[in-house]
Amino acid sequence: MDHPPMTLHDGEAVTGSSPVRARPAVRRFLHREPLTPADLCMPLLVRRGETLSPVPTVTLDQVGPAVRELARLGVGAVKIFAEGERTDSGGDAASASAPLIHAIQAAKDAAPDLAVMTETCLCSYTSSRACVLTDDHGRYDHRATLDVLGAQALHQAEVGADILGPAAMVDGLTGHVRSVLDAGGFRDVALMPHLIMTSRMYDGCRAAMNAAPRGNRGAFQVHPSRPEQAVAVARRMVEEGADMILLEPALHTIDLLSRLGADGQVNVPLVPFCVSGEWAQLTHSGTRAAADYLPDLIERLAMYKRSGAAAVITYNTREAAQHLVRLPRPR
Ligand SMILES: NCc1[nH]cc(CCC(=O)O)c1CC(=O)O
Ligand SMILES: [Zn+2]
Repeated sequence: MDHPPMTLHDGEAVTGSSPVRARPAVRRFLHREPLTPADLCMPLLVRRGETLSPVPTVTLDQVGPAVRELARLGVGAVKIFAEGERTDSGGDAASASAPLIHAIQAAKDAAPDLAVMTETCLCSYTSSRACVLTDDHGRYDHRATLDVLGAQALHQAEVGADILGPAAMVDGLTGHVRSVLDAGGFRDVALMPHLIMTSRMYDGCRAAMNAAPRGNRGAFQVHPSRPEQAVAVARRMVEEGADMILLEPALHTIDLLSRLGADGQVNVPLVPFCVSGEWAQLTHSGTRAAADYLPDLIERLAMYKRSGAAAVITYNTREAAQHLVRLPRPR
C-alpha cells in the first residue's frame, strides 16, 4: 500500500478511503462548486392569458417581476419565447411590436445585468406551426424564411437581447442572422443556434405555445440515430458564426455534449436545454413537491456541468437556485 491506513477520530482504520476524501480540511481545500445559480437559465414562455398549460408559462406583465426575482437569486439568464399573430407568411414575427419584443424589453428593464436570450424562429408565428415558411405549393421557402428571421433578429437586438437563438435548423440561418446583426451595428450580440434532435419531449412546450406542429419538423432536425450529422451541423454552425450552441433535449443529447466538447470538435460553449418533457418527468407535470425532486434535479444539473456544459437551461431554474443559495458551503 502506498499510503498509511487512514483513521477516523476514534483511531479506527477506514477501509476504501483515500487521503483526499478522509479529512474535511482536504475536502474543503479541493472543493469546487459543481453548480451555482449563475450557471442556470430560465425559459419564460410568454402567453396572452393564463389558460391551462402543460408547462409553466407567464403573461407579459409577469415577465418583469419574474426576472427581478431570478436576478435576486443570482440566476445567469432567461430565454424568452412568445406566441405572436399567426399567418401563412409568418404573422408578426418581423414586427417591432410583437409580444416577444415587448417581453425582451420588459426583462432588460427589470434586470439589465441578467443575460436575455431569445428564440429566433417562426413556429410561434406560422399558421402551419412550422419553424419555416413555405411557398404556394407547400415547399420550404429558404429565401423568405431567412428574410423574416433576419428582420426578427434585428428587432430582438434593438430592444437589448444579449444572445439570439436561431432555432429553425436550416442551413445558413446562423450566418444570415450574424450578417444582419453586424450590418445593423450589433456586433456584440451573441448567437446560440439550437442543435435540435427530433423528440417527443417538446410536446408540452408546443401545446403551451399553441404550436403543436401540423407539418414535419423532423425534416430539419437531427434524427437520434445520426450523431455524425449532429456533429456536422454543429461544425457548420460554428463556421457560420455561432458563439455557443444549444443542445436539446438535454437528457437525450448528453452523448453529443461530451462528444462535441472533446478536443477538435467544436470550440464554443455548449448549453443543454432541459426541455418541457424533462420538466414533466421530473416534477410529474408539476404535481410533485419540490422537496421530493430537488436532490434528483441538482444531481442532474451537476451532471450536465460535469459533462462539459457551460450553463444549463431548465424550467426548474427557480427551485434549483433557491436551493443552491441556501446550501452551506463548502460541503
Ligand atoms: N422551435 C424550436 C424549439 N424551440 C424550443 C423547442 C422545445 C422546447 C421545450 O420543449 O421546452 C423547440 C423544439 C421544436 O419546436 O420542435
Ligand atoms: Zn421553431
